[in-house]
Amino acid sequence: MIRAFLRAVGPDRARPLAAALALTAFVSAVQGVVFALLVPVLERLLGPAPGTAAPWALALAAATAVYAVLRAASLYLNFRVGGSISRALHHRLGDHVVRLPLGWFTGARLGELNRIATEGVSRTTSLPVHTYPPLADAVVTPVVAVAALALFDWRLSLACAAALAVLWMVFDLSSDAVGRGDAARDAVADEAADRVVEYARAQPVLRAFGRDERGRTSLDRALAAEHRTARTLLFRAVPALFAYSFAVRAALTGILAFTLHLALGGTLAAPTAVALLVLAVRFAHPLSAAAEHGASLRMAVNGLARINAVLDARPLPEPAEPTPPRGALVEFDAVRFAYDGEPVLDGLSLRAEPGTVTALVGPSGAGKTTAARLLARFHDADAGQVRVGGVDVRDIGGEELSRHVAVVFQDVYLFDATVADNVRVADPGATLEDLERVAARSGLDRVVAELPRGWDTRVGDGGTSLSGGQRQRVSIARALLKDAPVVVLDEASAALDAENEALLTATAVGLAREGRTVLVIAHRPATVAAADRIAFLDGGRVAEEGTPGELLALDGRHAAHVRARERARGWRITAARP
Ligand SMILES: Nc1ncnc2c1ncn2[C@@H]1O[C@H](COP(=O)(O)OP(=O)(O)OP(=O)(O)O)[C@@H](O)[C@H]1O
Repeated sequence: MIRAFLRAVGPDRARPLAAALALTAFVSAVQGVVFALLVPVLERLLGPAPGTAAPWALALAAATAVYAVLRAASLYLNFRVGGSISRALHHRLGDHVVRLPLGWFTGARLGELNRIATEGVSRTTSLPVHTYPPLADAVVTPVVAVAALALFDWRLSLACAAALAVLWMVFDLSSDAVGRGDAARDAVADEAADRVVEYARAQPVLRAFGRDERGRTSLDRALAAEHRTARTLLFRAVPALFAYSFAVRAALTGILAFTLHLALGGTLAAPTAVALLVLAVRFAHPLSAAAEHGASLRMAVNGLARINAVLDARPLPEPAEPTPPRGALVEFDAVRFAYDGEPVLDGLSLRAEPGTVTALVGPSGAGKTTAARLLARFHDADAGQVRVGGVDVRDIGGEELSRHVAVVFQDVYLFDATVADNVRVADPGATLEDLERVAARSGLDRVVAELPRGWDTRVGDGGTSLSGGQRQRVSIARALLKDAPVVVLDEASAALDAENEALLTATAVGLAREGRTVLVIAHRPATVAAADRIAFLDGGRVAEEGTPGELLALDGRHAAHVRARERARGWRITAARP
């Protein structure tokens, strides 16, 4: 546990944390000495010569004073370390995730990250303050006291050591049962949280299709699973905690009986027996409380494992000496790529020249978006090369690649800030003139003119106060402001109005005429027709390639795909009529 803890907080915080934990254990050991000193003091006080207790009583008073000072220092240190660990864990997680490949950020991972950053971190930071000290008291103090007891009576010391060993085993088993149940509950709680968010997000779809009851099936299933695992955890935890508590009482009864047996047999003086009984009873509480803290410890250990799993996720390797791209030529050379063993790109080869628009078309799931993600290095290809300006994207270096390639994805994310701030993400130093220049080209100027506070209008969480088309214009304006030589536009597959559709096509062509390499993941006939070249992807490779005219004349798969789309559009129009 301690190793996982030190690893999670990182090298900078590991030393103060280790010092705080070591001091806490030392304080518990001093407490063991204090308890052990009770034996000679009581033994002498209750014996025939109470005056001989004075030196032991002095030693006890001194040890108690040392203990009190150290305990206060340790508490202070633990609180300080606990607070700084919370900040350190958030920083470490934040610093680490920004280096992870964008392909790492799936919906499920984001939900898990949210729970780790809140519940996982808070459980972990309470460890040095609330969990570790009572556990050290329950483990270190009895061990030291039992070792010191050997100085007074080795038989009792041995009996207590055996009782502690049995208790340790029961403790381990019981907290292990709680820990396993908690890990299972964590997994289903993640699933349930994801389903709740999905259910809330899907409301427009569910209401439009009148499926509000059936739409809850997956949510109900996830909540039922969470309820079941919570119940299992309860059924496991209660007997486990009860078994441990029973074991503590049984062990103490055994020690009391053994002490009485020795005293009645005449091999242990009565005052010593009384002193030992006081000592044994003194341990009942911390030992019983250990079970509860052991369970919290296991839960915190689960939280630590999840934190360390995120920190162990490897960023894509950066080149030791980055090579800047020489131009804006984009090449895919026999690229293979699989998501979790599921092949998506299977020998994709493609060339997109500067000054041209290349439309990536093909059936859904053909791998068009995946190809764009490899170009922006969300993931690395499993085989083959993706090159920009003749240089493998793996050799360009993250920052340089990001300067060279601008991507406008369908799922545009806007920050809860002003329109101006959202466009300035591409260039924080951009002036208002710069913003107006890119706004004029992306059609954002018309959006800004209609907004109540113009550029200073806040867009809401995730840009919710803007329409899909307006959000896409902000995103295109960002890409223009970035002034990258390679631009990838992922055309929205959802319906766009005619104005937005025409705007996207015009932007793509305009960018290409300025000498940029433009790749469009195209869904609309107008965009495809405006492209200089078309690459028709199917089964993870280019099945047909050529100019729009060439491919239509070929009357092959692309032409069939276009006809099928036209038919589908025709059906939609017919179906929409009353
Ligand atoms: N993050 C992911 N994890 C696992 N599989 C994925 C992931 N993203 C996409 N896929 C799968 O990879 C395949 C190709 O997806 P991709 O989005 O590249 O296709 P596409 O041609 O862009 O499709 P569309 O036109 O529908 O957007 C699909 O089968 C998809 O389910």
